Amino acid sequence: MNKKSVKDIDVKGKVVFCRVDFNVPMKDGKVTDDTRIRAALPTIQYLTEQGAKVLLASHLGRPKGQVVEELRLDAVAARLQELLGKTVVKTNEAYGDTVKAEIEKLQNGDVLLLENVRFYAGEEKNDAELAKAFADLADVYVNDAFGAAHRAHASTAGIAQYLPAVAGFLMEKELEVLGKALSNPDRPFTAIIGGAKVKDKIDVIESLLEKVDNLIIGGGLAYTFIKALGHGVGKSLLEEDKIDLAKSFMEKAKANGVNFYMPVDIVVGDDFSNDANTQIVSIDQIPSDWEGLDAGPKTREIYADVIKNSKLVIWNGPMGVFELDTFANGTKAVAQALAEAKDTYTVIGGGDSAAAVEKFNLADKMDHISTGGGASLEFMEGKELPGVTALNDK
Ligand SMILES: Nc1ncnc2c1ncn2[C@@H]1O[C@H](COP(=O)(O)OP(=O)(O)O)[C@@H](O)[C@H]1O
Ligand SMILES: O=C(OP(=O)(O)O)[C@H](O)COP(=O)(O)O
Repeated sequence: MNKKSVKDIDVKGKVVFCRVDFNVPMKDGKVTDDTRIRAALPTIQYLTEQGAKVLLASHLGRPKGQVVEELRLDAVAARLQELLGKTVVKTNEAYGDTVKAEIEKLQNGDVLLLENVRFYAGEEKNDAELAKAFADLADVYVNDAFGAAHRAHASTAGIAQYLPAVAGFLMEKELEVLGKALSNPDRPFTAIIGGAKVKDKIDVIESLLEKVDNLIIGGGLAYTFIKALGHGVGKSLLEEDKIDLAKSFMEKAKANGVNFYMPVDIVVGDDFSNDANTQIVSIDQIPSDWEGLDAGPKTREIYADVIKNSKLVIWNGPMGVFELDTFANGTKAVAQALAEAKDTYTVIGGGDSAAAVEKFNLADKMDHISTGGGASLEFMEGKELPGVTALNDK
């Protein structure tokens, strides 16, 4: 990597503003998967051992510039404190005089977690005033938030203009592993794209169609493609204005000689809950008042077979609503196939895909679990990551 890292600077006694991605899954006010917190520990521990005063900053969810009580970072601070085995001070703001007063009290090696940076409208606008206000708290900026590196926000990019700016260990490792896998991919190379962030992911498919041998579409994304084939999708997730694009992707796959896979059958539910009534239907038989929530058994078999015969697989986005056991089988089948594929290098991207692999106790069977979904996809697209570009060159 041509960017400076924490190892290249002296942080002893300095206040370090360290951007992390603690955008973790939560339920009933508790962190349900702490993968992203654990992934940031090497950098945090290194900084504390070096005698820095560590300010951690993160977003949680998409509060759109307003305070949303459920998106405060207190539960994250509590989990981090358990993992670090030391006190984590938590402030209710992310900059300003109250925060400065708390920083004054820190000793070398102490850790403080700032409030959700997306409570401020300036964060996502990469507002210079907010970036300066963050920079005003610290002497050095460390970006370890690979998962948010594709966002040009005040705490991921803007702040780097005002402070010495370096990468953390997680950022470095992610860029190294993903870069290596993609520079000269082993073939057959398969990409599996699912999840719910249709708008974010659909464009990535276009560039993957230039690189991969097999493309598998699943999860909430699939319904825009099912619609593009002319079928009804009932109450399933649908991005109306991407239907034509989905159609063009299927044509492009054919033209490029890419094997294109999408569900042939799905599990539909009459309710978004574990107690829903379910049916397995082919994709042209989705009842109008039901919702597609998982991949069906035939689809699972086809996907597992493609995985088995691949040398490199990147997987981003669950195949269904895996958080509900009733709709977890499609995601589980893909995770199991990846775990069993011994000669296949498996790269998992995305907070929810990583959480799914954890839930099925298969995390240690994967070669690399990226903490970034959108970020790893944009990296694989060859796009510049603003959170990386903003850092100081070596
Ligand atoms: N058919 C579906 N309908 C609605 N939501 C879905 C469907 N399939 C998957 N999801 C949801 O997608 C979410 C993950 O999407 P996304 O954020 O895009 O993935 P990742 O975090 O892995 O990048 C999960 O919460 C899952 O429940
Ligand atoms: O969870 C994240 O993205 P991901 O689900 O694509 O991995 C990152 O924290 C970025 O969040 P955002 O997509 O709200 O900017």
